[in-house]
Amino acid sequence: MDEPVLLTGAAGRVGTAIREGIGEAHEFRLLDREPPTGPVDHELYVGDITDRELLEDAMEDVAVVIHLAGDPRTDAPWESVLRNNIDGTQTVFEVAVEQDVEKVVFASSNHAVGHYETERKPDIYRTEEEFRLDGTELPRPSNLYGVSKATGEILGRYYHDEYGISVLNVRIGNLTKEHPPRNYERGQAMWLSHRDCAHLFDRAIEAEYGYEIVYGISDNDRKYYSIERAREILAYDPQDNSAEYTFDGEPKTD
Ligand SMILES: NC(=O)C1=CN([C@@H]2O[C@H](COP(=O)(O)OP(=O)(O)OC[C@H]3O[C@@H](n4cnc5c(N)ncnc54)[C@H](O)[C@@H]3O)[C@@H](O)[C@H]2O)C=CC1
Ligand SMILES: O=C1O[C@H](COP(=O)(O)O)[C@@H](O)[C@H](O)[C@H]1O
Repeated sequence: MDEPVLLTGAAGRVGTAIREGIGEAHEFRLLDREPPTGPVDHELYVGDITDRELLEDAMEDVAVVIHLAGDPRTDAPWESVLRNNIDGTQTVFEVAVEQDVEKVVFASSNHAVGHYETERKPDIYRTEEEFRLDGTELPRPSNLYGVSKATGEILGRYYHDEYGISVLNVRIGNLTKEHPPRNYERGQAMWLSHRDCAHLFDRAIEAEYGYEIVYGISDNDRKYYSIERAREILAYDPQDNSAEYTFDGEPKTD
């Protein structure tokens, strides 16, 4: 991608995985209300995603927005998700359309569909493909944070249908660096390694799509989410698998 790519929430965990993995591959512009720690090799916009003027400046001549900024806490209160995740995301889409951005990649979450797991425990994190969520199911949020992520997906649906902007919703699982979440079955089933995260968002920048929902997890043997749609439309080719680690997160030696 030769044109600039705007990364909102660039200072956070997902933003850091993307910057460290593919920072040199694209002309990134970074936006966050807290500047990243350490050296910044990209144009930086410090401020809030509800600030329309800031977004207008940051999105000028931008082809792709990767929208990560928001409150990621699963117990975040309504006031915070309403402001940061819903109002902020609506502002991002509104300005993206106004500035003729081609694609918005939205950081959605497993918590948009977390309540599918309430009735299926405890054997759902399995190796067989008998039943897996694949992105065609309706949202079943597990908390108000999940409600805000499902709402972000619906905002994208509207802006795509009304204005034709390409929208990819990535229902991210559980990002951790170097090893899967320790002693946490759910986290291991939905592990997203840093390497696979950077590759997935690289594919999201490059691929062509209309409106899509995919799951953002590594190629874990035991999983509840299908990654087939991500393979199909993005050519996502994950390299990591939580089965290669012990339950407490050490690499298996045999
Ligand atoms: N880390 C994970 O495993 C998962 C993350 N996600 C989503 O990915 C996105 C990024 O998550 P993380 O990097 O883990 O969170 P994080 O908290 O590490 O990073 C979020 C960044 O967004 C910024 N931010 C928050 N509200 C803002 C606002 N109103 N204006 C400007 N900047 C704002 C924060 O300063 C922070 O640097 C979030 O939308 C989260 O919901 C979804 C599923 C799993
Ligand atoms: O959306 C998110 O999901 C992950 C995984 O959820 P968990 O409830 O199994 O821990 C979470 O770690 C992350 O903070 C959140 O933004």
